Amino acid sequence: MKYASDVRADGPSSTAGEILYEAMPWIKQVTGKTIVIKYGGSAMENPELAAEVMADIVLLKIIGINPVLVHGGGKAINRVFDKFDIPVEFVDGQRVTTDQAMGLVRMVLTGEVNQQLVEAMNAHGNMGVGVSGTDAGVIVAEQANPALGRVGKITRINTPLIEDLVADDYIPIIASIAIGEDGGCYNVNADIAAGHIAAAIGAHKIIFLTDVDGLYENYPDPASLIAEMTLGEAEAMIRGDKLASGMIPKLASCVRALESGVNGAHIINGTVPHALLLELLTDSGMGTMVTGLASAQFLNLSPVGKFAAKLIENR
Ligand SMILES: Nc1ncnc2c1ncn2[C@@H]1O[C@H](COP(=O)(O)OP(=O)(O)O)[C@@H](O)[C@H]1O
Ligand SMILES: CC(=O)N[C@@H](CCC(=O)OP(=O)(O)O)C(=O)O
Repeated sequence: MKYASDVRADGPSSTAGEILYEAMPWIKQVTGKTIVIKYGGSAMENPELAAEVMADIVLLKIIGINPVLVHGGGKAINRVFDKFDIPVEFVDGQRVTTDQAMGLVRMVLTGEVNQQLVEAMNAHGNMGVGVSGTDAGVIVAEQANPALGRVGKITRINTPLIEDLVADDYIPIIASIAIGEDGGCYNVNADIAAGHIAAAIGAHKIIFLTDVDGLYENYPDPASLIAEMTLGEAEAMIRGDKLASGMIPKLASCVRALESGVNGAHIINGTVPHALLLELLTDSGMGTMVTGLASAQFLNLSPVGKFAAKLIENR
């Protein structure tokens, strides 16, 4: 026998109860929906934090959301390039990838980063399935530009493998390597891959986990962090000259997904503990939200109006 006064010294926590209660309308909104989560190499640097992110994704699955994870690993690739004295060079956010370097990119993304994420996720029930974008031709690409070497421009996404895994209650963990239209494989930017996959599988939302609090109009001026922007504003920003390397493919990918019918795109700080849960399941939205065609009309509403509009929109 144990006395309550010994084992529950602090008494019941009404705060915990309130937080769970607050989550209910958000859970209702997203349950049964597919959400593409792009996990960037920049937010993955701390293994404990990465393990927590994988646990949070399992929690989302348990409450009825269908997460599809697409990951990068740019920082891990940089480290291996440094080891082999291969220059790290990006053009508009895309890594110049020689034939020789392609083998290293594939090794790091599919052999190292992908399997680390699978192991961390599967500590919580073996739902994670590692997938290279080449498997079952999930990501198909052709050479983007000879000057970039083996960088792929995505031409097609084959959805059956991903859809089957989701239907069987697995969580696909997809590395951003593409099978070539001409054979071989290509290095594709993981942001761009995530946008294409979200569009092809008709995802409800796409969420980019990165290492900054969102998109800044004038990076890194903290006052210029953008909370919400429309598709049109995002397109104008891509055309302008203010965006630097890492954010160009991210914002372009938001635009692609939204134009294909994805409801919302979010760029959030994946180094904040439980960022995904906060974004999806609480009133405290995070980072930058780019709203799609359907949602743009709601941007001028009051917070209560927005909440109501979102509930109607997502019924
Ligand atoms: N306008 C901007 N707003 C936010 N971050 C920016 C901006 N311009 C450049 N960045 C840089 O983009 C980085 C994130 O992109 P990247 O390193 O490619 O991340 P990930 O690995 O998550 O894809 C940030 O660490 C920041 O230094
Ligand atoms: C063509 C291209 O640039 N491919 C990327 C693939 C990995 C990636 O996108 O990683 P992050 O998400 O961490 O940036 C690269 O080689 O870095």
